[in-house]
Amino acid sequence: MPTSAPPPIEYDPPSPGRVKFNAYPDADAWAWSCAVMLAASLRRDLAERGHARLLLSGGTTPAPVYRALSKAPLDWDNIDVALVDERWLQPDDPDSNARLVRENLLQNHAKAAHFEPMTRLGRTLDEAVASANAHARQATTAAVLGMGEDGHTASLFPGARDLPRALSSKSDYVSFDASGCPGAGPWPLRISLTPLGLSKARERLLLVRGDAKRRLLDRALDSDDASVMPVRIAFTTPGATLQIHWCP
Ligand SMILES: O=C1O[C@H](COP(=O)(O)O)[C@@H](O)[C@H](O)[C@H]1O
Repeated sequence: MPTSAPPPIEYDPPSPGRVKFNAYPDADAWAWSCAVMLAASLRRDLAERGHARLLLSGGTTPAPVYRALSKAPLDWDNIDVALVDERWLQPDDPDSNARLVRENLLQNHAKAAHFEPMTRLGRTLDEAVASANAHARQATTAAVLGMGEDGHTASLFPGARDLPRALSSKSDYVSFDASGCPGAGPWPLRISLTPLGLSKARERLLLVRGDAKRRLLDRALDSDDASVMPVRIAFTTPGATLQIHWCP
């Protein structure tokens, strides 16, 4: 894989300060640049602590970044990979976020990483949440977030009854019932990272593609209500500056 990222196109977001916006001309430059940046963060934690931990989102956007990152020659034996959120599906279900991570990141060099799926045969939802919270006691190198077309991030959906509880939770992960939210598709039952869980990540990336999502992002940056635009937690939660990586 390349060792340095091409320079992103500069752009001033409407809400500067807690956000850095990086735009790339195409998906290849975007994927390789994100992979190079993630590899650098992992390498830094491996050097400083002998261990690194990566939190990954699912959905339709991040696979090219994960495939590029899988080729990074890192000490993957000492890297834990976990999920930002999961649909209440078995880990080998084709629609699970775990399957996406397995098929795209846990290949090539990254095959040696230690992966923590949230769901497991025979595990109840409460047990899965407890296990995610237990793992979350370890320091997190970077959290990779996505944004749905309804402004959700992780599995925090606008309009869901569970959203206020999740946004103010004192746990890193919660169960989340998104029944009635069209953006949750056929998987309303979820486990999600909370703002508290996100605040512990040393680095924070938001991967976004396409013009419609860029317009949505501008609306989220301008809005002041995380219950309408949950993606706002990505830059309003105390902690690391949000690095947004966008391409057409
Ligand atoms: O359901 C989910 O959606 C979001 C956004 O996905 P995308 O398909 O619009 O990229 C994703 O970040 C999250 O991990 C996933 O569970």
